Amino acid sequence: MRMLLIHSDYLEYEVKDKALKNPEPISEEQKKGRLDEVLAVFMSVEKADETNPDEIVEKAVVEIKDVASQVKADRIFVYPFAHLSSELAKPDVALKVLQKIEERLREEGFEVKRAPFGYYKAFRLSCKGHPLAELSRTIVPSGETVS
Ligand SMILES: NCC(=O)N[C@H]1[C@@H](O)[C@H](n2cnc3c(N)ncnc32)O[C@@H]1CO
Repeated sequence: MRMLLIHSDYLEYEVKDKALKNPEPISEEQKKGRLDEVLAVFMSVEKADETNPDEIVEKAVVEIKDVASQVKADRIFVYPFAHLSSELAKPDVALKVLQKIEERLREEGFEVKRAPFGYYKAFRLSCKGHPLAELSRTIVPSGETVS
């Protein structure tokens, strides 16, 4: 999994069009979303993650919690983003991983939103620009190597 973490004044999105034949079903309310004072986490779930999705979920939550505590963010925006890797996991696996990460972060006490999966979306982001405001992380299942 590849993650780009941006500590932001806000992130807002608007669904524009389907990017998959069968995108995640969403309500009218989910077509737009915004969080202020948020750690935006853009995530590409990768092929290698399919060998142990549960482990990837836990490793991602550890990394996100670590960065959130460093930048003192208690809101997280989980954002599916297929542009951080050339070896993407299948959509059905990727969606489950991102849904589980959302659920686990809520269990950890964060306010969490997740942008809809399988759509082209317009988004606006205001990066705070401090030294820890732009970070990336790569996570692999045990026994795999980072390519
Ligand atoms: N910017 C817009 C966009 O990325 N749209 C992506 C994601 O929402 C989602 N998606 C599909 N596969 C994956 C994956 N492996 N990891 C993350 N998201 C995925 O499906 C869309 C088309 O690839």
